[in-house]
Amino acid sequence: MTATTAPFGFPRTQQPAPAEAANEAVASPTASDPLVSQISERTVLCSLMQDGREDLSGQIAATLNAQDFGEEIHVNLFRLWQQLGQSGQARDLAALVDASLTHNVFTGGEDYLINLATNPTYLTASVEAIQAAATRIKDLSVTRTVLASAKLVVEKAALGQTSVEALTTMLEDAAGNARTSAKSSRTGPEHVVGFIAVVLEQIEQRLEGKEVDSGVTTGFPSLDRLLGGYGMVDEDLIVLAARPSMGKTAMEVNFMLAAAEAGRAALLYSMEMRGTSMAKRMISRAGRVPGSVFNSSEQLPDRLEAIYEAAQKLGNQHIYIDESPGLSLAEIRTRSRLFAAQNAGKKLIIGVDYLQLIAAGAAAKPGADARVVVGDASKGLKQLARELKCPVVALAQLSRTVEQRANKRPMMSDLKESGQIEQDADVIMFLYRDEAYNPETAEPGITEVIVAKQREGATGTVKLAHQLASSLYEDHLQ
Ligand SMILES: Nc1ncnc2c1ncn2[C@@H]1O[C@H](COP(=O)(O)OP(=O)(O)OP(=O)(O)O)[C@@H](O)[C@H]1O
Repeated sequence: MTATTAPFGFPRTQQPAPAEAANEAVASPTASDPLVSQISERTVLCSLMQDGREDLSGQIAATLNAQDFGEEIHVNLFRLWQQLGQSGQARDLAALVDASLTHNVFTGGEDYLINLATNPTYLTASVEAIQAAATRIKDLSVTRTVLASAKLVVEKAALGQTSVEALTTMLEDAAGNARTSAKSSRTGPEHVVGFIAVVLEQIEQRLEGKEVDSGVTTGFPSLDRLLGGYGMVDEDLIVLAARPSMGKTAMEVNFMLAAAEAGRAALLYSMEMRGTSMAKRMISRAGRVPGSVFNSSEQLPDRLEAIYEAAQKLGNQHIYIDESPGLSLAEIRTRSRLFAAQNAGKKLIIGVDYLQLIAAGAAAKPGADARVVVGDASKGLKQLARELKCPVVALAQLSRTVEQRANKRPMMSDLKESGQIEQDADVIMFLYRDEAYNPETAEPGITEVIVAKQREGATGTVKLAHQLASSLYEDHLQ
């Protein structure tokens, strides 16, 4: 099979599109390959083209990647389906036919796609059958990889020139790789044109004035602008660091509520504060009600309407709080994966209050160095953001060194004790309130959000007006 590269598309064959309907055996080199299940691949792809199967498609997207398909047409089709989703477009039959023509991607031709989408055998497959088909595709994909790795080891061993140590390492790596890829949609090397196609698609969407769904607002237009216009970007680890009582938790609440308001499912790990305290902060923010009201029988009657209204609004949104203290990184990852599966088809945001507490959980183990564990935590959260394709906003405490300077605005070097955070985070923001140090400040009621690192953008400072008693921040007209 000779492969060429289509403009802005995918490697494709020069073969004509198969004339047969999708329920016939398509004449292809893989038709008789025991490590490729045509039926499973078609069953899954057919289900992805149907309306109302968003939950199922979310599950499939979380476990399969394009390279898991054994048939080249299906590799291209699945990749196109993913890319339409990433650029926020519909991905039904018409959209797939249209996109494969526009981008000159070989997906078997219009007839093949129509037959695939409307074939009764695949169309009537139960949810269980589709899930079983996805599992079969994954199993066969991993088996092919294991086979290829084993062949390589056999070839090397047969030459008698590779050390036993190197051979056993290769075997161990292959086994580890098989174990991890069996459980997730982690991809192997993919041709750059696939990624370029997504970028170009997003550019086209933007030029057409459509929102690109790869980030979510912080709730503050000025901060969104500084963050490149996207707000909190999917797959980014955003670290929000400050000295105690500066407003980190309050800001996290603002970010979570803005994302939930924008339709995301928000999960906040509140390891420091109980769930009820966090819920009060959220009601405070949503209803502009000072926290002190909750404990005042005199003030409550006047504010009841606002509290109930806020409670109802929040209750209708997808906001979840995990109040377990001292979670380990592994627990956070497992719980987050489960949350993603339960909210399949929805975009997510994950908040962690706060980073050093993950370390504390794990550091309690004998022999664990706190700095190393904080580093592991930030690395692990970055991987989680990538895996779940959502922003992860982690709070971090800054040490006292900040206060030994005349200018107490935090700087990157204040994260030095946890140098790994500096490396892993895509965005690092510091909070600073001048009033916390200078009672005579010229800017009372103002919080500076200092963006000290942005992997794909500029650094700078945005000033927000705050009412901390209500966990409320608002854009400040400067
Ligand atoms: N009900 C309230 N009334 C008045 N002020 C409040 C109320 N709740 C919180 N604050 C103030 O808001 C500020 C920010 O608190 P927040 O918990 O968000 O800070 P933080 O940076 O997360 O602190 P820490 O690191 O100690 O958890 C604090 O100065 C706190 O005193």
